[in-house]
Amino acid sequence: MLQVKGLYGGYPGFRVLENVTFSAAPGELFGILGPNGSGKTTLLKMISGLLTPNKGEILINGKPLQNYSTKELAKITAVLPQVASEVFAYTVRETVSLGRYAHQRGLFGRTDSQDDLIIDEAMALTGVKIFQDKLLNELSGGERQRVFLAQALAQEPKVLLLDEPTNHLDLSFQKDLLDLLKKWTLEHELTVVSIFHDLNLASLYCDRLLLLKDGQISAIGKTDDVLEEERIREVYKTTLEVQPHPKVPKPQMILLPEEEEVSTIKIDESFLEITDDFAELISPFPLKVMAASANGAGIGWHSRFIMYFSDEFNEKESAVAMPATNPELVHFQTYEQTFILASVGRTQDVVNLCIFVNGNLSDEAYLQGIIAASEARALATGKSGSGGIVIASTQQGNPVEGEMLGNFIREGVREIVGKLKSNNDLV
Ligand SMILES: Nc1ncnc2c1ncn2[C@@H]1O[C@H](COP(=O)(O)OP(=O)(O)OP(=O)(O)O)[C@@H](O)[C@H]1O
Repeated sequence: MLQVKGLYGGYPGFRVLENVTFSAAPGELFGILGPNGSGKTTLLKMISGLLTPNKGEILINGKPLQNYSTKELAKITAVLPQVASEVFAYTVRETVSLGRYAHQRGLFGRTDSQDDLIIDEAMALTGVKIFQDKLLNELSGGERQRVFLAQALAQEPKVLLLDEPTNHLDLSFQKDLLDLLKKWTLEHELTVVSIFHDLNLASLYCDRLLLLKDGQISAIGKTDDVLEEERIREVYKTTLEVQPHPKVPKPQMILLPEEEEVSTIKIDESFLEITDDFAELISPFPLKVMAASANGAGIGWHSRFIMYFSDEFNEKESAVAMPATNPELVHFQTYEQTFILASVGRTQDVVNLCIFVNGNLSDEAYLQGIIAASEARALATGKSGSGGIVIASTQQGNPVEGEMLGNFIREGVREIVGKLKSNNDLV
């Protein structure tokens, strides 16, 4: 168990940390976040004993840090610095073996067979065993980072301190290293305190987070509570959105680039072409789409929307597409903020709807739009009805409220299905 209580301190004449308190338990991966210069490395240096606080306490297993001898401390804590600056002419195996140093007895400590087993396990887990005889200065930055992690793990510490462990690593090694760390942390009841710059990785892998701002705690707790949109915007002074991860219940930060100039183009019939084979709308820019029962169903960005009359038509795969009957049974209408394209499907009780919105929709508005379209279609056709429903929005300009969108859609769908019905008595 690591406890940090009321920590103050920094460098001569320059105070960095102010009243930092937290604890991290065995088996826990605890993340430290904060903008550049917020004091993350300073905090890690104090926990590893490199820097003495002006005030406050650091305890490992209930014992104050200063009461440990250097060798005792080297046995129970391991540090993986941000960039290993000195790269001596050691082999990979020799470097990892240094992790066992604090465990060796006698004047000329040598590794025994137990040490060798641990060294082999640490090298195998971090994927560095294949180049164990290579010299460290012959490795890439990412490979070296994994060697130093192997060294830290071989040390079998109780507390592992990491400064940006995924620095230099490519995407797959970032994931492999953190998966491995998570597993090792639980299996070996290790306490891991790690600095992260990548908030999304921290969200995926950490049990709890500490967010520093100007040397003080801005937030501490579960990932969901710390990675709150307004707080992250304020602390990092940037524009972003917090969205749920698509597969696991963890928040993810989506950076928003500076907005390009809002387009004044409105999606309407001028982008629509109707031939004997298809009715196709090509938008001059990608639209955000939520679609059901169509090629390209789900959520995504698309520019081409097709209702095709013949299965021979083979361009449909690269677009949001739905099968329809013939050009006579296609209708469209421009409304204030929407453009609705509708067709009778292959069986004549089916009506397809493509609803284009010139505005900015929230997720909720998309759902309300789909519900409104489905209800209005069922009412207008008198059947519970099926067929595709597509809502495609420019995501530019003013937000369109879900309820208002629902009303537009209900009115439009009623009118258009009415027209289709008058042309086709089977609907
Ligand atoms: N050796 C030093 N002497 C004096 N001031 C220092 C020293 N090291 C860091 N600082 C200052 O202390 C503050 C905190 O630095 P620290 O390295 O802890 O930040 P950090 O959150 O780790 O930043 P980064 O994300 O950029 O790594 C900064 O203002 C920095 O300029």
